[in-house]
Amino acid sequence: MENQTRGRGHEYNLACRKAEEAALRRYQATHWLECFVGPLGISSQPSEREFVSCLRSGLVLCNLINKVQTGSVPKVVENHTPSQSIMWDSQPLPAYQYFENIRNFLVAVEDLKLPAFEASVFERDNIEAGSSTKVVDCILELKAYHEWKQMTGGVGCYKPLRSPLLTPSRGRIQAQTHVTVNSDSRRRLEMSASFPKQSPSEDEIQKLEGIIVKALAERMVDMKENIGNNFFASFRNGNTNQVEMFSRIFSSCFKEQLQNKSPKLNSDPLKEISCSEDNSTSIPLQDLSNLRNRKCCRACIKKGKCNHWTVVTIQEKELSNLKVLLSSTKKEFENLQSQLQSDLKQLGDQVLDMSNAALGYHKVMKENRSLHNMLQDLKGNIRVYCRIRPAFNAEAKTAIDFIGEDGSLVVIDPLKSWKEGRKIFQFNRVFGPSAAQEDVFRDTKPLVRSVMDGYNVCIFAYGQTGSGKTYTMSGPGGGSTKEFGINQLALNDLFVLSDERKDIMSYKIHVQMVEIYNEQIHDLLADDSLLTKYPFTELFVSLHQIS
Ligand SMILES: Nc1ncnc2c1ncn2[C@@H]1O[C@H](COP(=O)(O)OP(=O)(O)OP(=O)(O)O)[C@@H](O)[C@H]1O
Repeated sequence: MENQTRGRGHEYNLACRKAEEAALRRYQATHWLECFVGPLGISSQPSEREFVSCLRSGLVLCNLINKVQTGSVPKVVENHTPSQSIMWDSQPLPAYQYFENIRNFLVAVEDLKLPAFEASVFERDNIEAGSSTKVVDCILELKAYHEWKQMTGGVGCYKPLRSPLLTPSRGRIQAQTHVTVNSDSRRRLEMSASFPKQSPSEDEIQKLEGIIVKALAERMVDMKENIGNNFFASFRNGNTNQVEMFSRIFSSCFKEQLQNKSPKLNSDPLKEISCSEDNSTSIPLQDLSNLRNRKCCRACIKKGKCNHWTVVTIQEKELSNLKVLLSSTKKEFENLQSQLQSDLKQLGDQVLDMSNAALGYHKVMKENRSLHNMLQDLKGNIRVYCRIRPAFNAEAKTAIDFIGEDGSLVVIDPLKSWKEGRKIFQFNRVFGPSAAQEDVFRDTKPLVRSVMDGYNVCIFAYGQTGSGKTYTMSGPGGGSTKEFGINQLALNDLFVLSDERKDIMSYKIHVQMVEIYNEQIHDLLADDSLLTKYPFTELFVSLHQIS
């Protein structure tokens, strides 16, 4: 008996607290509505009935949401009944009116992703204790949304104040099961403010707890789509302990909340990888870095359920090994670089030495050449050589008496006396009948070489017909290389010299061969016979003009 009394007292206190809280929220909503939309025509502390009735037409709500979010309800059905809220009991509105406005309002609320309520709240028969709670919640939620919008300018994502546990899912508004509280309890709730506080009995407390838990559980069962069929059936049959069921529902709700927060948790490929030993070393570094950032993996590591930490440790070890390898390679590279630099420096020094040596060599060569040309000058710029052709058979007696080494030549006229017929000539050198072509060229060779140092040299043969000028200069026609004349030998020598000096000098050698006969000059190397006669250029020009 005593227990029963204590239980009732507890139930009573709980109901009082709830009723007080609900009233306070309702006053808040009323106050904000009057400030924001305009006078509602009700008291500042309205009863539930009064509050619901003034919103029944949906006009206030539609105006409210249009003010919060412009254009949310484009077409508001106007109420032509005066003082509708006050006349609520006496003159019920046509159903279509509140239905249209309320429905549009609820759709707009849904669009804003704010917690909504049941349209049936505004039906006359449903005005009972707790009916306005969700309407009040919705209005206060709109208030919070409006404040958030003003603060942020609507940028970002608004999070509703109400717990998701109490938020009905979209599309389930019409199908929501109503909370059924028996009339006895309801009466107590309504009268809570005026009753003096008594200590309720144990039974009363237990009974009230049972009612509240059952009501909450029913509400949650209706809200949760993911609760197993067996569990649901057993609840309906009354086989399940209510408290146990309550805790199970709560844990289920929390699970769903977690899943909502990280929807990819179940389908995360990392989760599959993490729990497999075989894949322990196959996770790429990039994934591991991502893995560190994932809450699920951190939790996993803490629990020691997966081998992520081992993988991370292995990878870190490998990374440190790679770092060591990199630093040693770097050092090696630096050593090679410095070695290469020293080699290059050495090579540069060698090149410098060589270029200095080459410069010295050229200097010496230049000196040699100048000395050579000086010697040629000293020998004389004009030199006269005499070559004696071998006597033919027809020539019985030779006229040569003596050939001196110093270039003297004694000639005898056999028809005169020895004294009168004797004549002495002086040359630079005299070549006897036995002198070869090479012997004759040996003396002229140094002069020809002076050409390569920029000196002008002229060698010409002079003598009577048949004395051997052509033989000496050009050699016998069709002769061997041994019988080459001075022209060929000189040209050969020039080419050899040009080749020797190709690194320091580039020579261009041109040859022209002309014949002067009967005071006429002929080009012996010209292809065109018309161009052989001197003056070559004039003839060429005239020919060119004719053509
Ligand atoms: N040193 C020599 N040894 C052998 N034969 C020679 C020598 N000099 C000239 N002869 C010969 O004497 C002949 C006449 O020589 P070559 O034609 O050279 O004389 P030339 O002075 O050029 O005559 P020309 O002024 O008429 O042209 C040629 O048959 C030539 O082979």
